[in-house]
Amino acid sequence: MHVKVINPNTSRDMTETIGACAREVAAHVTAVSPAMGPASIESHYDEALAVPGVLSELHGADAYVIACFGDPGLDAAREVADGPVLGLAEAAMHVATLVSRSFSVVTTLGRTVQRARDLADRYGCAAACRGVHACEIPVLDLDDEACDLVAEVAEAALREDRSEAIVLGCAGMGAYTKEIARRIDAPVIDGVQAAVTLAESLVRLGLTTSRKGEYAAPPPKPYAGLLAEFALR
Ligand SMILES: NC(=O)NC1=NC(=O)NC1=O
Repeated sequence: MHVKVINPNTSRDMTETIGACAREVAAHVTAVSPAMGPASIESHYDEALAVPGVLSELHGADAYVIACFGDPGLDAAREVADGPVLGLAEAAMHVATLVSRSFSVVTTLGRTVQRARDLADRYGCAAACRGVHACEIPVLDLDDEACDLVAEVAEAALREDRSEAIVLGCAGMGAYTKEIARRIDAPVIDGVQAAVTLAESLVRLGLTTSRKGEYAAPPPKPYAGLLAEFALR
C-alpha cells in the first residue's frame, strides 16, 4: 500500500517533517512537494497558487494526502486522482469526533481562523468544533521552540472552549503531537497522521472517490499557457 503525501508548499524542511510524521503510522509513504508553489500557505492567495502544483502530483500511488490544513485543491484533486484523496482538516476533524464530543483547533495566523471554521462547517463538524485559536506564528517559524507556544494555546483553548480534544491546524505542528498530548492530558490530532491512516483504511475497504456526479472527471477542454503542462489530461 503506497500513500503519497503532497506538501503543497515548497519548503523542503516541512516536507521532511511531514514525511516523518506520516511514516510513524504507515509503512509505505512518499512525501513530495511540487516543483512550483508558495514557500508556505498563509492566505487565500497562497492557497490558489498552490493548487496547480498539487494537481500535478496526483499519480503513482494507491491514495493521496494533501498535507496542508486549508485542504487546498481537495475537490479538484478528487475529480482527477486515481485513488482516494484526503485533506488534513477534513481527516483531523472527523478523527477528533471519534474520540470526543467537542474539539478546538489550534492554528498559525489569525487570518486563517475563519477558513478553519468554514471547513468545519463544510465537513459537518461545526457543532463539534467549539473554537479555532491562532498562535500568531508564521508557518515557517514552527521550529522546536514553537512547541511551547502551541502547547500553551492548546491548553487555553481546552479551558476557554470547554472542549475535549485538540486538532493541530498546520502540517508543520505534527512533530509536537505527542508532547502536547502529554502536557494537556487530552487527545491531540495531527492532520497528517489522521489523513494517512484514513487513506490507508479507504484503500483496504476497496473504496475510492465516486465518479457519480460532482467528482466525475472534468469535461475535456484545452488548457492554455503554463497550465497545459500541469493539466492532468
Ligand atoms: N493553517 C496553516 O497555516 N496551514 C498550513 N500552511 C502551510 O503551508 N501548511 C499548512 O498546513
